[in-house]
Formats: sequence, structure tokens, C-alpha cells
Amino acid sequence: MGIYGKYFQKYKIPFLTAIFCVSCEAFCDLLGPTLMARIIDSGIERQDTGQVLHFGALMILVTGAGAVFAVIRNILASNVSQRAGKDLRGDLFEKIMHFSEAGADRIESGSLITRMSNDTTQVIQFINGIMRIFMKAPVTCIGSIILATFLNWRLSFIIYGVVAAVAAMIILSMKLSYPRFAVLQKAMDQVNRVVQEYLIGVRLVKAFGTYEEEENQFNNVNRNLMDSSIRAQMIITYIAPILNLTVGIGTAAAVYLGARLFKIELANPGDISAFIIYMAQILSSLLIITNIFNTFVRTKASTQRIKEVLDQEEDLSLPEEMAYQADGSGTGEEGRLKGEVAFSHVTFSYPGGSGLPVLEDVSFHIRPGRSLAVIGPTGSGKSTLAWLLLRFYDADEGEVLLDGTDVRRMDVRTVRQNIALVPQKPMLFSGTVLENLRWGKSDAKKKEAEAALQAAEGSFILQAAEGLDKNLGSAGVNLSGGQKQRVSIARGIIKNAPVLVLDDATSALDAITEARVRKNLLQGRQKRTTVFITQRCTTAMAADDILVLENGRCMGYGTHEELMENCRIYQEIYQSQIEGRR
Ligand SMILES: Nc1ncnc2c1ncn2[C@@H]1O[C@H](COP(=O)(O)OP(=O)(O)OP(=O)(O)O)[C@@H](O)[C@H]1O
Repeated sequence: MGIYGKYFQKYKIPFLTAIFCVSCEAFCDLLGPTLMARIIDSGIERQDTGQVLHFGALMILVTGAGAVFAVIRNILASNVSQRAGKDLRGDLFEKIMHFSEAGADRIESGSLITRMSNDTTQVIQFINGIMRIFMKAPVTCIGSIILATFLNWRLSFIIYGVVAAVAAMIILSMKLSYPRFAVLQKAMDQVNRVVQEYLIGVRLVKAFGTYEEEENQFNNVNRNLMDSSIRAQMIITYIAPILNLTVGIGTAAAVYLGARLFKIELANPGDISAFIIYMAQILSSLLIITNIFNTFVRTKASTQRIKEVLDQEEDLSLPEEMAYQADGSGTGEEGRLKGEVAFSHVTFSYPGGSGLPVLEDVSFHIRPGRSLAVIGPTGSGKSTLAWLLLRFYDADEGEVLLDGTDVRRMDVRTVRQNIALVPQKPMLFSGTVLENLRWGKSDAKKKEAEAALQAAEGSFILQAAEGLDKNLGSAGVNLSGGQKQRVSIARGIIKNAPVLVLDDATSALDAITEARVRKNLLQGRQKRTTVFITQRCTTAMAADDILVLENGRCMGYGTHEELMENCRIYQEIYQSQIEGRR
């Protein structure tokens, strides 16, 4: 049962009730042919109307009871399967939210969507199937074999032969189907990936006019999905008619043998017709059983994919008892750190990366309320500093310290509550500006939102007709790059955390606006420590200290004046950006 154990525990009463109803329904179905045999042998053959009416009434009663059981199990099946599906989707989403960065790197987002939609639907269908029909088939099949044996044991040997042949076919079809269904699911991932990438890059496609390439790419994955579906379905397409043929041959053999046994008075007509009905019931049960195994194989492939998600490592954290925890929620005063940040001989390489260190022996120290600028060429490891500080990853060597405590000894929530990040890409969400700002502080008042926007030079929002209620499209599509960055900075400010990290967060702003934002941020700095990750010398110069990175190594650390004295790389950056403009 594995990952589904907890859902079974939760829904075991309605689940088992449905199974009970299905079994009763199967029992009612099984009684039908035997009652019919009685009508023929005791009623029609002996011309006894009383017996015909008696067994006829019994048949109506049994069929009616079967219908009532069928309605109950249908209602329970829909309810339980959909509720369990909702729970499973919820658990998957929660897991995805808590993926570690390394975990998130491992499964593509397109594949995660397929797993949350198609694979979960497959599981829902399987649960529904078990409760509605699947359990009925084995009961009907075994019951028919037993009752047919009681009716005429000589004829029943035909049934044993048919069932053995069909069982062999089902096992073969399962073996052949499993890998095909696994391939089918992967093909579905590819379709989702291509659609998702197109939607993200739709403007780029239009700008580059690469419609044809996109269409070709989609056609390829779409065709691949079709081929994989056909290949997966092909097994059952062949097996089903062979099954029909096998049971048909069995039925013909039963009629022939029944006629011969009738001649020597070892079988009577009622038994033979009931026997044939049991054969038909066995056929339909076997077809359903084949379908069950087919669905089972598919569900097994889906379960494996769902399990991969549930087994992913979670975000870095510590057991509660070991963790240094801020004993308050959010950055409320009682849980608030002072904001002292230090790296001590930190070396780090990405888990799935080249293996070479992205940061090597990096050290610096920022006192609370002071500011540090990290400057260096692209790919030098600047953003990685922020990821280590936020504990998206842990350092391989050395220590990352917040208020003198190694972040590895702190609860990851405490670390993140005390740091506000303004990322390189200003990721906004569909909803109003106010809703986006409240990501920083869920109970922020409108006044706080306005103040944060003003500090981020985002007053253009307040001047617009809808103000804070302005609706941002998906990912803030109706704002310019610089406008998005300002809303994103305001979201960082409103969090009012003791440490503010701006990762190249003003790159899309014009020089004048950027200077104003910087001034506003540094004005309130006694309350918070500020880290500017930047490519711009003007930003770096405004900070108390500057760290110069190149290829993950610290090439200089000090004030602007000190670095102008003793750091060649910094001098070069300064000359190219400041003196080069003169
Ligand atoms: N998730 C990852 N897995 C493997 N390698 C990564 C990952 N993220 C970044 N890197 C590598 O780490 C190095 C440093 O990246 P980082 O983003 O820290 O540089 P950066 O200085 O911030 O660059 P930029 O100024 O262009 O934003 C780069 O060589 C990059 O290829």
C-alpha cells in the first residue's frame, strides 16, 4: 500500500463499506443463473407455474437488491476517490513547496505538473475502479467457477482450462505493458514542458518569429505522445479479442460436451443454460480483470512518479530540539535578530554542478545596521552568497553566521524570517499590488504598503487610478521591467527584516531612480543590515564596505577608498564604469 496507507486509514470505513456492497452485488448477480436453472428445470420442464412464479419473484428480489448495492457503492466510490485525490494533490503541492533547492533542480516543472494532474487522476480512477467494479470481477469470476462446478463438475473442466489460459495472457500483458506506460507518462511530461516553455517565452517567440520551430517542437512531442499511447494500448487491443475467442471456444465446447452428457443423462437443459450464462459472466469478469491489471500497471507507473516527488529531500532544517529558534512569528520584536552577518572561510560547490567550487574561502563581516556591496563579473558567485545566507544550500566548508550563530544550527524559518530578499528577477504574482506586497508581510496596512512603495520609488502605483488595488497580470505582465523591480523592492522593504539582500535588484532602473532608491534604503539603515549584490560601481560606492569577487574568490574587501588603493580588479571596474563615462 506504501504511500497510500494514510489515505486508506482516513477513508477505510466508506472504502470497506463500498467493497462490502460490491461483494453483495456480485453475490446477487451470481444467484441469477442458478435461479434461472431452477425456473427451467423445476418450472418450465415440469409445467409447474407455481415454481416459475416462486423463482421468478426471487429473481426480481435478488436483482433489485443488487441494484441498491450498486447505487450505494457508486456514491461511495465517487466520494472516496475524489476526496483521496484532493488529499494527494494537496500533499504533493505541500511537498513541492518544501522542496530543497537541490530537489527542485532534479524534477522539471513540466513533469511536476503532469505528476500533479495526470498521475493523480490515474490514482483517482484506480481507487474509483476498485470500489465500483474491480472487486466485483474477481468475486463474480470465482463465484461463477464454484457455482458452475456445483452445477456440473464434468463440464467445469472446460472453465478451468479457459481461466488458466486467460490468466497466462493477463500476466503476459502486464509484463509487456508496464514499461510502455512508463514511457507514455514521460511523453506527457514532454508535452507539458513544451507548452509551459512556450507560455513563459511567448513574447520571445513573437519577437524572434520562431513560430515554426515552436510548432515543430510541439508536433514532435505531441506525435511522440500519440505513438506512446498507441504502443501502450496495443497490448490490450490484441489481448481482448484473443480473450473473447478463448472464452467463445470454451462456450462452444461446453454446449457440445453438455449435449453429449445430456444424451447419457449426466446433464439437464437448465444446468447447461445456467452453465453458459456463467461462462458469459466469467468472460465479462475476465475482461474486467484484464482491465484492472492494465489500470494497475498504469497506476503503478504513476505511483512511482508520485513517490519520487514525495521522496525528494525537503528544505534544509533541523530537528526542533536542536534548532536555534526565534520564539515568535514573523519578525516580531521578540523573534528579531540584530542583523549581524558574517561568512567565515566559506567554500561551496552546487550539488548537481561541475564539482568545482563556486565560492572558495570567502570571508567578510557586516555589523548590524551597516551595509556591504558585493561586486564582481557575471558568474563570480555573488547570488550564491545570498542563497547560502538564506540556507537554500549549506556551505561545504566554513561557516555562514547570523548574529554569531552558524545558520546550520538555526531553524531555517528563523533564518528566512530575518532576511528580506529582493531577487534578481522581480517575480510578481497575479493579484493586486497590495496582495503582492503582503507577501512581505501578510497583515501589512495600506499605509505601510504606501510607505514601502515610496521608499522604492514606486509612487507611480499610488498615482494610478486604482492605486494599491491595481491588478497585476500573471507575473506582473502589465508593468515595465523597472516598475516590476520597484514593486519587488517595496515587497522586500515592507517585510522589515533586520537583513535586506538586494540581488542586482535595481538593474532595470535608470541611474537617477536607482540613486534615489539607494538613498532611501540607506537612510533607514540603522534599523537593518543591507547587502547590495551589484554590477554597478555607483551602488557599491554607497555601501560601507565592498567585497570584490572573481571566480568565487575574494579579490578585495574594504571601503571604496581602500580598494581604490589596493584592489586591481576594483580599480578596473571603477575605471571602466566611472572614468570611462567622463
Ligand atoms: N543551481 C545551480 N547548479 C549548478 N551551478 C549553478 C547553479 N546556480 C548557479 N550555478 C553556477 O554558479 C556560478 C555562480 O553563479 P551566481 O549566480 O552566484 O553568479 P553571479 O555572480 O550572481 O552572476 P550574475 O551577476 O550573472 O547574476 C556560475 O558559474 C553558475 O553557472
